[in-house]
Amino acid sequence: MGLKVSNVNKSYSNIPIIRNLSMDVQQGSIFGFLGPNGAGKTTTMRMILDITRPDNGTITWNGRSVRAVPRRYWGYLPEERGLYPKMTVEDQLLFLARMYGLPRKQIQTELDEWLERFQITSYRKKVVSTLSKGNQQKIQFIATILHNPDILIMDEPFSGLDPVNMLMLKDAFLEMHRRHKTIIFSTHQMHQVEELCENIVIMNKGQIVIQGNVKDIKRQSGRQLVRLTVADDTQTDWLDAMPGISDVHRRQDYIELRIQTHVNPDDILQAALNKGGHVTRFELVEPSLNDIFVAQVSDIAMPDTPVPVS
Ligand SMILES: Nc1ncnc2c1ncn2[C@@H]1O[C@H](COP(=O)(O)OP(=O)(O)OP(=O)(O)O)[C@@H](O)[C@H]1O
Repeated sequence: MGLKVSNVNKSYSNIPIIRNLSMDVQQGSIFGFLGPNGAGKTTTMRMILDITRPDNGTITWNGRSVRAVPRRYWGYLPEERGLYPKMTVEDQLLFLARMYGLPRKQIQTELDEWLERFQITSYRKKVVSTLSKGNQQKIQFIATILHNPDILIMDEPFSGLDPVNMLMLKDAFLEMHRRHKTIIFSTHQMHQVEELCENIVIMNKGQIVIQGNVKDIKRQSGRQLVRLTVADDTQTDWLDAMPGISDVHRRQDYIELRIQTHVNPDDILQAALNKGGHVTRFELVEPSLNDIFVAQVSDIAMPDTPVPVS
């Protein structure tokens, strides 16, 4: 159950923008949608929301075409923010939520809670254009969720937020997750994805280059690093010649090296001990999502086979 995108293509003026895109998003999950500028994230989101129609392929929510899913099920935070600058915060939010036919009293209670949570209660009678960019973004987030939608689609919700507001928004994501909402969001902030998402898609030039579970993707990336610290008098020249090892860097406190997937890290530790060295640290470090993203989208060859699209 959840969102299913199957074999979707989209062209503008005969230029393919989205090519044979298929992905599944489990209901109730937080799903990260990544890709460089122009990869096709916004276009895909707009097709999921049925704002733009695919040329072919299908998109369903719990088995039903998204075209048939009532608007109140969706909450959309668009990349180009869509608030009315001359309206007050309260009037704006009540107006937007009431378009879904919700009773004013119910909205008001929920609204009070969110304004409090985001520490912007004192701005409720203020005109939106007088608020800072970060506070406007928080208002936009509230506008996205106030009608209690099941699926939240958010285009770069973290952009332009300071670290404190980012934390607030992250907490809000987790609150929506506790309420069993499905959250799909695009971002260029990899650390947010690592902290929030179980599953991701990375797109490049309209195609998916990686998709799956974040932990599996990291494990299978073939970019495992080893950090090794040995006593000062220990020989380490042999590391540079060892097969399956690359990028040996001697840092201040440790030596960092990259091992290919077929190399057993135990063999490196054993080799270090065999050289009569005194090993004080031996650590396997997974690549960050940022490393994987950069390697994939900048067409840098990975040391081993890239993660296949599953
Ligand atoms: N209505 C349109 N007409 C023509 N081309 C379009 C249209 N909408 C999007 N595109 C093109 O489709 C490509 C993908 O754009 P899209 O906005 O989906 O990328 P994105 O991944 O969201 O990028 P960003 O991270 O910069 O927001 C771009 O080359 C863009 O110029």
